[in-house]
Amino acid sequence: MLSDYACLNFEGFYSNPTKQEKQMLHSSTKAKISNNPLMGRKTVRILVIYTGGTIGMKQDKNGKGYTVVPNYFADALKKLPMLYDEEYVKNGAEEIHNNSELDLPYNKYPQLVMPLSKMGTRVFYYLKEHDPILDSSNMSMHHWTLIANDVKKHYQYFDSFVILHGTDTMSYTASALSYMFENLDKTVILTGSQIPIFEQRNDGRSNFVGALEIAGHFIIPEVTLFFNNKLFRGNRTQKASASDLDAFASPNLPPLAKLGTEIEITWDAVFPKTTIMSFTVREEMSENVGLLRLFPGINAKIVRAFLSPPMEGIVIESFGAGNIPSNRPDLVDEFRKAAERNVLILNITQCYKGSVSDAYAAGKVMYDIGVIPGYDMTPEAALTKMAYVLGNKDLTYEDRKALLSRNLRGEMTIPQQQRQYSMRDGEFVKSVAEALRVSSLREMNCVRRALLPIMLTCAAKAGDLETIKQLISQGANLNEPSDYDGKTSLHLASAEGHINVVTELLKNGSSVYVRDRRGRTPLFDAIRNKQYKVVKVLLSVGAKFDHDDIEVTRELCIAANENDVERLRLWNCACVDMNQVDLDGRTPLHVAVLKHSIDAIRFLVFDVGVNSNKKDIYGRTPLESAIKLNYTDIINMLIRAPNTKLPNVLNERLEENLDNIYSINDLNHNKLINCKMNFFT
Ligand SMILES: NC(=O)C[C@H](N)C(=O)O
Repeated sequence: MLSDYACLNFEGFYSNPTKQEKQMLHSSTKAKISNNPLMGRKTVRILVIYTGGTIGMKQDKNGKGYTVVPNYFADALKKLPMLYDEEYVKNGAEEIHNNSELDLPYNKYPQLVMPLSKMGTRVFYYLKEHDPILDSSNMSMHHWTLIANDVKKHYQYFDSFVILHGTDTMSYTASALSYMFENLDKTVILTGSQIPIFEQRNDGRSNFVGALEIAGHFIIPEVTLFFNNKLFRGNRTQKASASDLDAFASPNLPPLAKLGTEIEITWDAVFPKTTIMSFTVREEMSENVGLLRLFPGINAKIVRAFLSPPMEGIVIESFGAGNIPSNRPDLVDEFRKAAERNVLILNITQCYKGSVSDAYAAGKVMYDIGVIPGYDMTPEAALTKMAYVLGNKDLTYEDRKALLSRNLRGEMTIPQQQRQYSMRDGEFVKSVAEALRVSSLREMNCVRRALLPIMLTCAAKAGDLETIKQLISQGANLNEPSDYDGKTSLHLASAEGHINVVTELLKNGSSVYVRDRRGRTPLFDAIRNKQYKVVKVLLSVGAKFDHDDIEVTRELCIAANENDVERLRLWNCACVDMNQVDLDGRTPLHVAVLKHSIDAIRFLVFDVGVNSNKKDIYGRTPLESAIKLNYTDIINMLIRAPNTKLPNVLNERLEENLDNIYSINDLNHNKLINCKMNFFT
């Protein structure tokens, strides 16, 4: 069977699908694919970081209970058909992404491939197993750093990330990672299970498959946690049951997505990226933090001991809406003294649900001494936020307090920030709503959802910054494709070169990874339309191409064909591999030679330094094609290229011209270069 790419024709459809693929593609036309920003992808690459946990555990033979077992998980997964398409791999698909010519960090990880999805996507996942794998109860902050660095190291090579983790401390890790990942713009999902995946009855399979399915089809640029068919914001979760399969809860925020017969994503609830800075990891976390759960009659001496050095920051779990016993001056005094020593204190409620407020005098006393309200944060989110804020040694005490008070990653709801949608939505939406006799907020939201994406793309195309700003303030989902081609507002503004609109969109959460129906990103459209400034901005926020993107290869060959150096230069700036080959094994240099595109050849050979010795599927290098076509100007150019190997036919002609005085092997290098240079002049 040909490779996956060889099966694709230029419209991006399978020209020679297998019977199974035909069936799947047929059903995919019926499947609900709206709101699917990765929908143009035929293949998606996910890194699975396996840290341990019950999901991969086995019963210990000596009766010690479930234990982690290293180095068997990947092979064992290959026996599960919902997680591994053996048939597809047998037919040679495994080579697709294993580009051994390139030294990619994931080449050595086991590669697995899922069956074709309902939406027509092939998910390839690579399993990176931690050494050692752990029961999550044995994890520490150091392990959060290891996971964070794994994502950082592989960020540019993968579309999304799934982290397999024990459930016991999964909410801590998810919360910590949510802060450590700054300017995250890819999907990161933690999952695990209550019963090992290889037991007959288990929850591991549906959790793992569900996480891969979401990560393979949607860009939800947050650290999330997937369990029992629900996708939660990670820093809102708590492990709620030691034995139920519905083990996690998110008491103060409904799930971001639910998996039923359809995948239902609440896009309005997804926390958008709000800067144009590119992804970074802040790995330092302070260990000098603690959680203090108040109880009636708590001893002030014990509190003093708890607050003494090296303690740098604590989270108080107070009563009800944030109350402490205000009739206990000894206790309040301990908190005051600690605050005066610059110990940071966050106040959250010990209630399962709800938020702290200053409604009661018993709570107000806390804020008077400098305690920071943590509103509806979970203990896990509050503690890890404290560790994160204290880990940044460049910050002052005041900076830290300011950071703790802000909603950084959607971890808390600040009362005045609660968004109220009202009938005061934009004039156009309002008049449509009136014409339709909309009478409820629910109906109003339906009208908004139908109209905003279309209005966004129109404004983006026209470069209408003011309208864009208004639509953003009305809660428009920037990553929702609105036209038939699946283009988002960022695609259109990029193609048109509206730099201000592009910047505004990026600042408000537009993803540079969204793909249109053909798999093209905004960067692709910007390069295609030679929008230099936009290309620069998109590159600066981390937009990149896969090394094996067939659409890019085609574009390179088209630019070479058209002798369009300007466009070739832009592709080169975007760090694409200028040696990649089309379906005939031809590099852009081959194409430029065949089309006699002199400027393109000069650029590729002397400015980029491409490999001029690659052979196409007919076994010809660019130089051999030039000789065949008798393009002497090109031959002259190519033989000057520092790395060009002379083909035998040229060596023979060269020898003849040297009057057989020297044999080629005897010539010193300079003489050979001189001869080469003068040969066809
Ligand atoms: N279900 C689980 O994964 C529990 C296990 N003890 C862990 O956290 O690693």
